[in-house]
Amino acid sequence: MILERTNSALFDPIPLDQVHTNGRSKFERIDCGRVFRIPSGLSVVDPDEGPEKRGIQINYQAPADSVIYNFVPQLEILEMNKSDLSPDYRATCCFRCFKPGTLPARNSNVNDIKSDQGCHLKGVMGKNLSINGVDIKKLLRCSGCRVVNYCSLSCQLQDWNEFHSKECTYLKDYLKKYSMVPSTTEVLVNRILLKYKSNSLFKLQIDMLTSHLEVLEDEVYRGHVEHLQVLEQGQHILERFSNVSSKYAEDLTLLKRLVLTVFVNSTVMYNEFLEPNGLMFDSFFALINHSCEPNILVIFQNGKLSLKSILDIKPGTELTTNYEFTNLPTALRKLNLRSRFFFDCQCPLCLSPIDRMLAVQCASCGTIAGSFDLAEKIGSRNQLKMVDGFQRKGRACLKCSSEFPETFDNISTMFQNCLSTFIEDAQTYQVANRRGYIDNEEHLVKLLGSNFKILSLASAAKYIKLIQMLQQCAMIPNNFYLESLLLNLVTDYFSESTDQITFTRLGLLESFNELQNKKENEVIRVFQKSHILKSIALNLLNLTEKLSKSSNQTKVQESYEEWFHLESQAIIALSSFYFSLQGFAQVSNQQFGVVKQHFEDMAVAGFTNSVLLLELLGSTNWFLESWSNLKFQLILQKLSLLLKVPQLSLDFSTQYYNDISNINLVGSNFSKRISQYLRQRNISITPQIVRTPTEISQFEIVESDHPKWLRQGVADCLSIPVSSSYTLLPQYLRLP
Ligand SMILES: C[S@@+](CC[C@H](N)C(=O)[O-])C[C@H]1O[C@@H](n2cnc3c(N)ncnc32)[C@H](O)[C@@H]1O
Repeated sequence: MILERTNSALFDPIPLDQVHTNGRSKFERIDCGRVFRIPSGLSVVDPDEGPEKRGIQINYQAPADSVIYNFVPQLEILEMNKSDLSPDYRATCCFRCFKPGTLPARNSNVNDIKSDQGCHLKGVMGKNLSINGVDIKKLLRCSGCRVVNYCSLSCQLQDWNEFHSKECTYLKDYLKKYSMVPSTTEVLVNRILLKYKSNSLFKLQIDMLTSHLEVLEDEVYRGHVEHLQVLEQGQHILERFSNVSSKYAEDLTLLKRLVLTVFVNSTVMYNEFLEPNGLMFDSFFALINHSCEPNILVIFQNGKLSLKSILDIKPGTELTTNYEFTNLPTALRKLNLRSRFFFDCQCPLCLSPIDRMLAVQCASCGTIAGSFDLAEKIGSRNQLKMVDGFQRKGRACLKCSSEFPETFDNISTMFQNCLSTFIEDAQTYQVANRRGYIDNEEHLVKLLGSNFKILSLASAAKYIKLIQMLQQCAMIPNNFYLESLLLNLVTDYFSESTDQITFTRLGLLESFNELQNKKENEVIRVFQKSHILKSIALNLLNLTEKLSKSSNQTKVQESYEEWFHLESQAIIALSSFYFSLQGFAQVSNQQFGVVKQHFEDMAVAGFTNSVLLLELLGSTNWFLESWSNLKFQLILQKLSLLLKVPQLSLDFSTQYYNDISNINLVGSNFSKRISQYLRQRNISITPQIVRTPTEISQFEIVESDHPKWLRQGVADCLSIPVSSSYTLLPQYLRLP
């Protein structure tokens, strides 16, 4: 990127070859192990080779799932500002001992919060939060800055002695000057500055960490700034420091380095609901390099950080963690790493010829055949514009050379058409039914055959084609990127639709609108929704198939109505479950009531608790395949809320990570745990859950609430005896 005009006063242009750091040549021999207090069993790799090479290695054999190191980071800053991604942690958590929320933080159900003994409970403020006349304990607010809150006097005193006495005026002045509080990054920089000045070992550590300041200054010097965003953000922060107080003027050179050090070396913390809740910095941790296929997982729990092995790690192996979302296509991952961390990732995943996030299955030979060509898509959305050099890949299978039949655009168009047809058909049927047109077989056949749009529904070809196409883009369990693109397109379509009545009936419109209006964490929320779409499509296919078959059968009317009812309810159940899942963490009590009502309505409509549970379990299985077990904890909490049973909890484990990074190893463990849980509480589920050794872990049902003719149909479809089990939604709807 060419720098046309930059206010670079804060970043003096210095050519790289003239740079020296604090009078010491850049990588002077210092005993890194001692300076960074490397724990025993670990050591620094290539300490003298510069930031690209230096890292941490393990010197013993670490089996998978073992804790390598537990520690309290040097600095942790509670998220300062409320945002779409982050609830108001500053107002609701102790600034000193903040722990990741033990309940969904976003507008959590007050009753649940009240029953919780954790810090988060004490952290919840506000007049509205009194239950049955009893006020929830309010936080102690610092009377100086009036910005930060503490759960107890002891926390307040500890924080005062260590930092806050020297930070209080800064926060107060900042608030006065800008009518807002500083960002979490700024508070972290300020605390690093304070510690830097008072602790000589910390100072040495900071001086030795990577900031990429020299690279940035060199870019400015040459007038060709690749890292413009970093430069601008850095300048912005420095300007604010100098505007808030003149006392920072003498520290500006140092601050400049500290700001960049924080950009490169700080880490966003997440609570167990994957909501970012702050920033942490630790010099030892900052030495760990990145890989998109890392061997350790970082877990934040109760203010502590735990490094756990994901795989068996051999002695002498470098430890790697991932800095980025691994669910992005390679090009985007690399771009993000390059722009924020100044390096080209060369991990096996980035070097692989097939981008797993855009991978497709070859319809002929069944292998992962290559990556989708999304070159035309990238660039059409703002956030993707930067990926100019995205390789246009051929549309042929690498193994058998057969061509992929469809472009991504075709799939999305087909998807929209199918959905719109379905909506129209469903509405036509409703109207016909209401007007009593379908009072006998003859009428129904007429309806199916000619007068109405159901004709198109009866022809399954379109849906079958759609499913084939969806299957192609769903070869890799978490084909996140493709699916979210698909979802965006479909969401756009829905928002334009005028067919409100049927949408409302299907409980979809609000949810899609909600999705559009709220710019939620796209990675998490959109991801979930893409699965709903697939499940809807699969349901539609089966409905269509059955309709086309049943139109030739006797007793059509009965089957049709029964089937339609069942399937539309299934669609509602499945979709509303997903929607309510993601909604739970953010909805108000009132909205929660609506969701609950929805479930109750479903039960009344014939979806007994057992079926509902089964739906939940089936859905949970999907979640396990698709997202982390951190989310799964949330699901269990919701399940227990729905069932009014005590809260469930699961231990953290590296299995979470396996799910996140698509390794997909663990579904069955959790199915066992759920069934155990249900058994313990004497909750019976009519369709028995059994597990069979299938490639992808699936739940199967032995007894089904489905009508006999449908069971027969499914058995035919899957070429299995009618008495045998068949797989639960949505897998059973797949064509053989
Ligand atoms: C948090 S630091 C990691 C420790 C760093 N290697 C050091 O010695 O200070 C992040 C920086 O390390 C380098 N880095 C991390 N992972 C890397 C990788 N996989 N390949 C090349 N450089 C990497 C980049 O310069 C990045 O900005």
